Amino acid sequence: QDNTKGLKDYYQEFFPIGVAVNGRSLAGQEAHLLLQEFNSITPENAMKMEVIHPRKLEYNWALADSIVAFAQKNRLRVRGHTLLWHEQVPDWFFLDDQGAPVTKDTLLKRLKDHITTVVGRYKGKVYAWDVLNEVIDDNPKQFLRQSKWLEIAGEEILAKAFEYAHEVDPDALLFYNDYNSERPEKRERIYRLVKKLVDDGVPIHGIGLQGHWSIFEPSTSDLEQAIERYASLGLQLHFTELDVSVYPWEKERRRKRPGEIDALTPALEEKQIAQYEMIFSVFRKYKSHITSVTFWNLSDRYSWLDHYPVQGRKNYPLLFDRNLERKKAYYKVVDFK
Ligand SMILES: Oc1ccccc1CN[C@@H]1C=C[C@@H](O)[C@H](O)[C@H]1O
Repeated sequence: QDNTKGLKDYYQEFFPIGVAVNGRSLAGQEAHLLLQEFNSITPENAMKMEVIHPRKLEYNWALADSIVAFAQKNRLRVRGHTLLWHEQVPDWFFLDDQGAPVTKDTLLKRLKDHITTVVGRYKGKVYAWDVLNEVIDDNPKQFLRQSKWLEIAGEEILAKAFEYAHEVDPDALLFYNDYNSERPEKRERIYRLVKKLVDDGVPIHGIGLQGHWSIFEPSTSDLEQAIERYASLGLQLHFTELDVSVYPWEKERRRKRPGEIDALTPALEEKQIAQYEMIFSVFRKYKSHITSVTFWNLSDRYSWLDHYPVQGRKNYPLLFDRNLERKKAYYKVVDFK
């Protein structure tokens, strides 16, 4: 057992420090670093609908089971991700045996079966679930994202997802999860949705703020105002998918342009160090509202941002480099009075 203090030890008086995991994370060098630094994990993909329930009558438990078993063995918290999302959901959910769109009742029954089966299997092992992921539209003039879920079943499916999960595991903490949640225009729309769920008595316990940030955003004031606004709903806050991209946010996906520079220059790293220092200073300030902080991926060796939004452009968003060594930003995150 490595006796080096890790992020989880520096932050034990504040909140658990988590990381998104995939098959690679559970053995060898990556597992060693994970166990040294973190005390919470989120399956990056293993519990998404297209992975765990690829066909109507087929569940695929192997990877999710191995991740949960790893957590049990190492006494790590597990955040379940995610029960209703417009991405990484298989088409079969929305089609009847003749290939026509299903009715509202059929879709609600299928969602209930899915949630009951998945949440039921990990009852007592997964303490928190991202029940809804990203249902607020990207267009500031719209409210809810138009998806097949909403098209077929209407808004009530949102509350139902929470009710189905709560019915099968009343002890699980249930979250609404989204990104760009610090941008004032999106903050107010997330607030409006969550406030309605709370006012309607829906079993929701927290808000998941993904934290897919960059060296350009959020500002300190946007981050603090968002935390205060969401906390005013009386819910706990999880930062669920933290990374700090060294490039500005791009909405449209694209391929890397020939000759496009994707190096971590000293100038970019200095900006990233300052941003991580600000972020964790604010997190510590609001520790009474924040009950988990999870990074999305372990190290710069692999980040989902190497493929999104720009396919093939290397990113360097995390606290550990490609050799799994602590970056300068790490020391600014752990070195506080
Ligand atoms: O950054 C974004 C830009 C557009 C849409 C979604 C996102 C964030 N979407 C997240 C990122 C990676 C996935 O693995 C997570 O499940 C998802 O919650």
